[in-house]
Amino acid sequence: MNEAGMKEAVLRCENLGRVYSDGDHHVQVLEGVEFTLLPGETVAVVGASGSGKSTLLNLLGGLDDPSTGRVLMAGQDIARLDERARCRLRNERMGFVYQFHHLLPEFDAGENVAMPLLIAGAGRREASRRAAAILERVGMGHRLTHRPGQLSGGERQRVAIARALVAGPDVVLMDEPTGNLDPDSAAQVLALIDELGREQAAFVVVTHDPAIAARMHRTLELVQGRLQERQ
Ligand SMILES: Nc1ncnc2c1ncn2[C@@H]1O[C@H](COP(=O)(O)OP(=O)(O)OP(=O)(O)O)[C@@H](O)[C@H]1O
Repeated sequence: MNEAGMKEAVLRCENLGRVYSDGDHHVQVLEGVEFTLLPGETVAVVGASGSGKSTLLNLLGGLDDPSTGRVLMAGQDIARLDERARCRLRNERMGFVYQFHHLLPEFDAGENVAMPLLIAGAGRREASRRAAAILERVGMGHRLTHRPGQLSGGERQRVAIARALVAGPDVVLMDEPTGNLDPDSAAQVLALIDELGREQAAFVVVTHDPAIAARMHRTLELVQGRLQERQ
C-alpha cells in the first residue's frame, strides 16, 4: 500500500509503443499503451490475430524493448536494467507460461519446478521441498518423479504453472494457457488461475477464447495498436 492507502502496481506500462522496422518499412504494432496491473489481479488480453498480443507480452516480460514509453516492474524501468539484473528480475519476480517455454524433457516434474530456485541460488534440498509443495498445490504431487513425456498435456501445463509460481513471483505472464488442452484439463487450469490469482500473483493471460477472458477480473482488447478496457 502507498501513503494514500492505494495498492501499489506490480506492473505498469506508460505510453508504450513498438515499431518493427525492416529497411524503409515500418509497422507500428503498439502505440500509446497504458496499463496498470495490481497485486492479485487477473487480466485477459484479447485481440485479433496480428493485433500485437505476443508483442505486448514480450515487452511486459522484458524479453523485448519498447520503441517508445516504458514498462515499470515494481517501479523499475525494465529497459534500463542490464541483462543480468533483467534476468534476475524475470527469475525472481515474474513467472512465464509460454508455448515456447517448454519443460526440460530430461528432468522430472520436481526437478523442472525446482530449477528457478536453483538458478536463484537456493540449496538443493530447500528447492526440492518448495517444488514438491507447489506441485502438491496444483494437484500434481503424485507426479513428482514423472518426466514431461510421461505426463498428459493438462498435467504438463499444471507443472509449467507450478514452475512459474515456485519463486513467488508478483506477476505471471501466460500465452494461450489452455491452447491444446481438452475441456476437462482446461477447466482445471482455469480454476487454478482463479484460485492462485487472488492469493499469490497477478496474471496477464493472452487468449483468443472469450470463455477464458470472462473468468478474469478485467479484459483488455488490442485494437489498432491501442489497448482498450472492455466492459
Ligand atoms: N520480429 C518482427 N518483425 C516484424 N514484424 C513483426 C515481428 N514480430 C511481430 N511482427 C508483426 O507484428 C504484428 C503483431 O504480431 P503479434 O505476434 O504480436 O500478434 P498477436 O496478436 O500475438 O497474433 P496471434 O494472435 O496471431 O498470435 C503482426 O503483424 C506481425 O507480423
